[in-house]
Amino acid sequence: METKSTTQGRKVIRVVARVKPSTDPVVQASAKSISVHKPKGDESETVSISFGAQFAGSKDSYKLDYCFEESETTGLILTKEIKPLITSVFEGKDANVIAHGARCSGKTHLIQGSEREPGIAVLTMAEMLSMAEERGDSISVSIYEVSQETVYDILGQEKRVVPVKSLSEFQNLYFGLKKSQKLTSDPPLRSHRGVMIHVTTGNVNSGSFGRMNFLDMAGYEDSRKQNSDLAHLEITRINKSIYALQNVMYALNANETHVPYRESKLTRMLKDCLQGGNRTLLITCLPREFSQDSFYMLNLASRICVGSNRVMANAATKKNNSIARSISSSSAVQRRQTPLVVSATFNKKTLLRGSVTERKTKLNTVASAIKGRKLFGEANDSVNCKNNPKKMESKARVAVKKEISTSKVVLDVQASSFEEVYPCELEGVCSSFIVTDSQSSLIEEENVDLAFSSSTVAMEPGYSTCASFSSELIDTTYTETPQKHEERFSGAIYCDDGFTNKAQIAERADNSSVIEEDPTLVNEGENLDKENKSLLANETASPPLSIRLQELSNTLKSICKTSSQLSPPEKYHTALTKSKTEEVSEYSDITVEAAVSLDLKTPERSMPSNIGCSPWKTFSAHSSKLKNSAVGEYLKFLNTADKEDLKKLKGIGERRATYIVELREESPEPFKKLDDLKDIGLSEKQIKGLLRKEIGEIFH
Ligand SMILES: Nc1ncnc2c1ncn2[C@@H]1O[C@H](COP(=O)(O)OP(=O)(O)OP(=O)(O)O)[C@@H](O)[C@H]1O
Repeated sequence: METKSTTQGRKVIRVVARVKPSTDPVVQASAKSISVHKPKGDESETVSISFGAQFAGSKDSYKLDYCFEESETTGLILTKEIKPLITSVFEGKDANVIAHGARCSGKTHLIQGSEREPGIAVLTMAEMLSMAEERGDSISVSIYEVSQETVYDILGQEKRVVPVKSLSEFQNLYFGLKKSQKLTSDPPLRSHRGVMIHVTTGNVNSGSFGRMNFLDMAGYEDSRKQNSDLAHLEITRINKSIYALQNVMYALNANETHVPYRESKLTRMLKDCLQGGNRTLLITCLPREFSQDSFYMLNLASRICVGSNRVMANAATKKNNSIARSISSSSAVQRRQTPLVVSATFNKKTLLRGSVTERKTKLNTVASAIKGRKLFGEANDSVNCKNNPKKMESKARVAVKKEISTSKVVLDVQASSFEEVYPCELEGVCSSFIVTDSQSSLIEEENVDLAFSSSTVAMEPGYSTCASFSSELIDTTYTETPQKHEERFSGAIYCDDGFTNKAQIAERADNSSVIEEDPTLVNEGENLDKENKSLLANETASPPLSIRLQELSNTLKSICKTSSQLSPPEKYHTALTKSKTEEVSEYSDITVEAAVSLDLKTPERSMPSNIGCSPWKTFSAHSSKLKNSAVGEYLKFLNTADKEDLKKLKGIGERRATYIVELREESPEPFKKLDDLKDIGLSEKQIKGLLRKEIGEIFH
């Protein structure tokens, strides 16, 4: 079966390199010059790129789908790589050609070129114009720029998509920008520049058909460089958006269930073009005189490329094993999705040791979107796996022991590449567990080993871990230290924040339009953190409650009163009802404790039909109904209250209230279940805490 990361046998993201020639003949012969190995010449399915010099964390060589060397012309790139994309655009699909690389690596030269030496966007336009003419279709163009998390429509608000009838018309628009686009009111910041060619069936007004998007990304530069001419903040923001797009491409190629489009304005804006099987050509521009910055870009490109190989390799495994599971089980994102339950019976390879009590310890493996996706981190996992499986095992064990003190489960995890079984032991007693967010933050702090342990723990019943482990082992030689990894990704690690894609057009001094602007975006992770912290720390604060919740409290109080006069009948004193009894006492302490701690699933709102046969059952049914109602009311409040009222809720500050209101503009009822609160940056634990406080407050 075809995987999501391929369309008609072709990869969704194809990753190639383009070598920029050196003007200095000495450099070409120097140790830092790169060399390309094409096992089957131009027909090679993959090529290896290596360089004489060693860089921090470098391997001997990096695999890409292809590499265009200096001798290969831009025309060849058009024929070999872009023409198939043009065909798909005329079939109604979108396609992307993205050039990334270090600063001055030749991205603009490749995409835009010069009037004398046109780049691939211009050559493609010529091709598309002639195809459109033959078919009676129309071509129009829009040009955008993303600078410091702000999207500008360069052609202006009036004419964002401009019809183009001839190549010279296009060139006038495209190259004319150089003179007009520099914005007098803004500092000359670096930006990502994109040209979107729209194909329209019939005349221009009949709607866009397919789009070809050329993106010339701002150059990557290590933010720790001392001698940079750019401000640190500017570099960090640029790098953050570069990582964000790379993360998206990685997730698409690795066929992950969650693609982090929300990590930056750029990725949010390009979501439509990138998703749904639309094809992308990622071109890594490499100057022949190699640098550390180029190495990072090549490394990431290679990981995106290898990511898709992993998926395909896994697809074969899946076929053999008839396990229809995605490789992304190992991804942090998937780990965070649902509380995954490991039961004692799910798999022969999974054993349960120790006594199992009626009480199920619930721990939750949620890893936040902020820190969940770590390209380097995965590489580090691999290093640990291959180099020292035993060490990996023990680290996994120690890590989990540290965090989970109340459960004892032994998982036998089979790593097919090792052909060994590595048990991961957790202390305590439980028949199932779900690891919560608090654990996941510890996991993140502990870096890769702990992240690995969580992925081990978070297996779903029936999962074969062979696939995820072996997949991680393909790339094994990455040696960047965890600390470095953190530094490097400090810009990339980012909150999946619930921002909307709503375009806000604002005028700019030079008549270009600001499509989206949020200068505070770079701080939003911090702001959310602040909100999170105040939510966790501000135990005593008591913002006003919604009236509806107050009404509910009265009903709940009256029921509690009644229940205190009842004692559960003798026949219920079984192991099972013992825990129920515990729950009753919990209810009478902080009545809502149980209501919100049992399960994060929004409970069914219907009343059990067979209530009334005993006071105990009646009480349980009423409690459950109240719990449902309280949760329902809370969600209703989130779906309807205005921003000021929303801010009165605990844990909802200015920023989250804004997100909520924005989400409601996208969908009238965005909060249908408690899990939906994750869209505003809340973790599972925070959601529980939030409800517990809000509803518990009514008893004060
Ligand atoms: N294939 C090539 N052949 C000859 N010269 C090239 C080639 N690629 C780039 N150059 C030259 O190298 C210089 C830098 O190229 P370019 O401006 O395209 O880099 P860039 O990666 O877009 O830079 P930035 O990171 O600043 O956006 C330019 O002077 C350009 O003419």
